[in-house]
Amino acid sequence: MNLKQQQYINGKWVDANLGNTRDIINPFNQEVIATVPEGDESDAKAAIAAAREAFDNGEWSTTPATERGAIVRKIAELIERDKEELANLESLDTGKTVEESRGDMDDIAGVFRYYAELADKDGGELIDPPVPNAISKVVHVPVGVCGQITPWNYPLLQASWKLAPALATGNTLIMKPSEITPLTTIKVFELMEEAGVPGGVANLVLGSGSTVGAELSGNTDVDLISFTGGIVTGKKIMQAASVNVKKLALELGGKNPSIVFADADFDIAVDQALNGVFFHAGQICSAGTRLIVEEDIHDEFVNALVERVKKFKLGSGFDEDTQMGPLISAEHLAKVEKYVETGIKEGATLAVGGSRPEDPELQRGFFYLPTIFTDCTTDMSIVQDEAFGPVITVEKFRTEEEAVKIANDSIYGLAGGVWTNDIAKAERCVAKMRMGTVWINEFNLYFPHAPWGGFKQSGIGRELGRLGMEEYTETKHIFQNLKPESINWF
Ligand SMILES: NC(=O)c1ccc[n+]([C@@H]2O[C@H](COP(=O)([O-])OP(=O)(O)OC[C@H]3O[C@@H](n4cnc5c(N)ncnc54)[C@H](O)[C@@H]3O)[C@@H](O)[C@H]2O)c1
Ligand SMILES: C[N+](C)(C)CC=O
Repeated sequence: MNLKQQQYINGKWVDANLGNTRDIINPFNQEVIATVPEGDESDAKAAIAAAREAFDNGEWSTTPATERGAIVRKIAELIERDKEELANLESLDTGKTVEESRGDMDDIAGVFRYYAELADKDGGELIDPPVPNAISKVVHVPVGVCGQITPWNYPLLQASWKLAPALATGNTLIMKPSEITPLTTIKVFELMEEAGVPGGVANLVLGSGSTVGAELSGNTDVDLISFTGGIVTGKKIMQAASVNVKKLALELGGKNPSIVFADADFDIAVDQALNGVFFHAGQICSAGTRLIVEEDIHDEFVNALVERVKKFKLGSGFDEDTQMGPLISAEHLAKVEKYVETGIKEGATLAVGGSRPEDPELQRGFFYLPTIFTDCTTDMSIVQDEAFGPVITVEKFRTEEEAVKIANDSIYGLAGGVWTNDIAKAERCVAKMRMGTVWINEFNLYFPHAPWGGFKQSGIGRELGRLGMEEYTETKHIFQNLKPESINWF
């Protein structure tokens, strides 16, 4: 299988301006699954010009919100129609199990539906002004031309969190997916065309971050940049975006603590701790990679984790019994291997894993064994740095205060969890935990209605929920004097 794909600029499917291409690799066996255009700054500039023209001519931004909502709803329907094809493509491209990709597609359709429903619900607000004979109203208008940059771990899901609210609110956009996982995003642009998104409104440019991504971030015709990815890239984008003081939304990494109290439901906490980290081989921004376990149950808890981990089935995302697929690339595998070496050097105890699997069937894929480190302390770099792989660090605590202190000791603040049957204790912890999402007796659950984003260096702004829509609007106050008179000051 080698799919031929194109970019979508100004309503046309096009190759890269310079004719360059990139092979897309299946991380399970390193086979080439597609060849896509490798755009550069010139492709990005063409797409920005198209989006600028489409915004400035006002046709899309002045289309009644109900009509825009109907188009966004149609996109949801088309995703549901083509769910199986999209799920297969996502699994080929990322290595995740098809079951997981099917779940992603349901979530993605749900996001388009959610923003379709919200599209025409904002009629503005009338203010009672402190002066007579006047009308004062507040309206929300589209920001303009939006640059959108997404990562490889949840390619289409992260794209949907940006595309749906941007379209619903009347913006025009240029999307740049991760250069290594563009396939489902390309397919969704076909569906957006089929749903009736006008040419020039939504543009797709393929290529690397240092060329296409940098152009989107630094180009003064782009009014907003919405980025999901790593912290180092996020800082570069923030700097580049300052050129014209773009509106900025950053969804960055996490090093997410999960506090397990001795009074938690033991079996559920073990099960969810495993799911919180090893789902998608730990390549999740909100993975619960920092387990903080109460001393009384620590040893028993770790033993239970280790026994379960030994039975994990690694394999192709297309095999029904596979529980964990490969990592995304050779480069990422090397990064995870280095991280584990660091953990050993820092004195953490390797309880299980810590190497590539020996199974001959897995040698062509970028597999890494699920790994658990114990005897970890907060000052270790493996406890502070994002591994973005199947690795848990376990720390011990004695008191509630100590648990919260350990949980907050991070530059990140994306998500965290508390496991206990004492609800008052859970609430006390949650009140002090500095993260954008905190789960009680749950981990890694998200849905379109609730905002998602980070405290501290996990990001700026929010996606999903009403706040995720507001990111794509500017607030305008309109004041009308119904009885103008001279002031006679000068
Ligand atoms: N907070 C969230 O919701 C969330 C969700 C998913 C992933 N993430 C984070 O994403 C990271 C993993 O994804 P990744 O490895 O693809 O991240 P990355 O930062 O390497 O790349 C993300 C995107 O940025 C582009 N890019 C790279 N350099 C750029 C530059 N100089 N200018 C503009 N764009 C540039 C890439 O091409 C890619 O499209 C992890 O840190 C993870 O935590 C966060
Ligand atoms: C935001 N989420 C959890 C869908 C993917 C993070 O990598």
